[in-house]
Amino acid sequence: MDTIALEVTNSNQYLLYATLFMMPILLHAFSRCKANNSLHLPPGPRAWPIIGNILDLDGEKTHTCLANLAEIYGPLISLRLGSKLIVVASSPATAREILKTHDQALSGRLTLRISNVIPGVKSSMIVLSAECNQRWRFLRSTARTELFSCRALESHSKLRAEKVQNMLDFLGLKGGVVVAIVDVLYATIVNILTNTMMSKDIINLKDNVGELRKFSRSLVELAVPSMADIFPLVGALDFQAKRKARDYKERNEALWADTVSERRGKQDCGTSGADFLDVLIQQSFDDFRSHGIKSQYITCKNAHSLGIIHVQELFVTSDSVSTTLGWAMSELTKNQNAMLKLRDEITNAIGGTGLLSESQLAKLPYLQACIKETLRLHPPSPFLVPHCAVQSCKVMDYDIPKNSLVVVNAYAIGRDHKTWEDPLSFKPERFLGKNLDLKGTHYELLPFGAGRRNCIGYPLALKQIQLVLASLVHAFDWFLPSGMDPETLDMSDEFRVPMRRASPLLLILEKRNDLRIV
Ligand code: HEM
Repeated sequence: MDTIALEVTNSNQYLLYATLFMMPILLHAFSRCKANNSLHLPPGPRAWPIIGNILDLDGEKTHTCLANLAEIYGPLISLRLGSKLIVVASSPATAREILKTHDQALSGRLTLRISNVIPGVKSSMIVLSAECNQRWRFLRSTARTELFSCRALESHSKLRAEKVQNMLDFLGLKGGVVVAIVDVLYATIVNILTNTMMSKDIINLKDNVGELRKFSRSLVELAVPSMADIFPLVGALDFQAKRKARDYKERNEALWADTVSERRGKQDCGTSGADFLDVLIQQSFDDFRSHGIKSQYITCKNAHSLGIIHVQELFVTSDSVSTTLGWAMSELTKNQNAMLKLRDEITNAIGGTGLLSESQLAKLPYLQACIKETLRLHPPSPFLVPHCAVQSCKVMDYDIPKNSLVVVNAYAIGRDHKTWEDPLSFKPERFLGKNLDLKGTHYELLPFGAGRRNCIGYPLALKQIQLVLASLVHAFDWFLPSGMDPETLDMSDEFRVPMRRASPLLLILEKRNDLRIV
């Protein structure tokens, strides 16, 4: 009897504690619900209390789930996860409203838990900057001037040629064996970027790239909004994420700290060169001093943390470039007619010289069309990078309250049958003779985003993709292992950033031509 009484008392106590614990969350959710009831929100599936629409989304296939919901509710929908309102645009017209008409109001980023674990990350990463503030402008303009302006791209063209030549020489020795081609592409793109930024290779083409890529992906995992960012309770209990963030921070410093301190030393003796890292260190130090944020800087254990975080932010993008190249090679292998047509175009441009230069490539329409078609079907960031409403606004007569998370589903837009004929087929011809570019002025094709938060690395990414793809297609014949029929190549994707093949692309090559990149 006593035991039963005790159990009842205990369970009542638990209930009381649980209710007290949940009360603020329930009240918060209730007050949000009431406030939102008076708003004219975009349509969407009915949300459950507390969990919202979590059951409408399949984590593994969120991109296709949202495309299906757009078919039912229209091109602008709203969903709720916890107390967060999420607005999703899935047509060129709604994307234009978000990225152009309301560009300023919707230009924020969600403040993520990563900012609490890694000090300084918010103020030193362009992509995570919660607002388009002075610091964000400074970082963007430094990177643009030093890395992505026409002058900067031109001054690094020899370096890109050298790295692509190294790749061709390396692959030339691999005739007849099975190659995990995306790994070789990843190492090549990483070395192009680290040479551009800090004049050094950080990986050998022979090395296993798995660890480096895993580490780089761990930053992306921490930097994309997750359930823990949206449900504060999940975030508070997510000890694994906290450990991951700390591991990441330590490994990040270990990767770049020596390079940065060595460079600081050289700068102090006046013997350094003038690459991006030099400029970044110099300008960052001046900038931190002039903005009086030195104290925050010093609280980072490693004196060079902020510079390192910024370097790392740009470095992780190599994954998107090599993944895009992997998709292009998959599509061309599967669609042999396109492969042959592209090869003919490149061969005609080169003539009998055996020399290939970047300047020849921008003028090749079929090459440009193959790249656009690859990015239409396989945008590495299927939802761009989610935006956040820094102020309330109205989109197509619907209310978008301040702090809503705003997502443009570039994946769904690229595959929409209302915009594209036969949308799931790889047909580069659809772009020939059309004035459709990738700069973010055509809202049916948005792999690099648009507006003030668009991708700053776009000009470099495009140059790398053009040069590497043209070289691979011209220099080698490509086959699937075990005599597999190319048409049967599985093109399933995995919903991750970057959105990648579900199974690795394994190819066998045979050398066709000696090619020199100049
Ligand atoms: C195929 C390659 C790439 C793709 C598809 C891509 C795509 C994107 C997208 C979709 C965004 C977000 C746009 C938005 O929020 O509306 C973005 C942002 C960004 N990208 Fe890229 N990117 C690529 C390569 C690069 C490269 C090579 C760099 C630099 C080395 C780079 C640096 C950045 C930065 C710093 C941002 C943040 C911009 C901001 O928040 O203001 N990206 N990129």
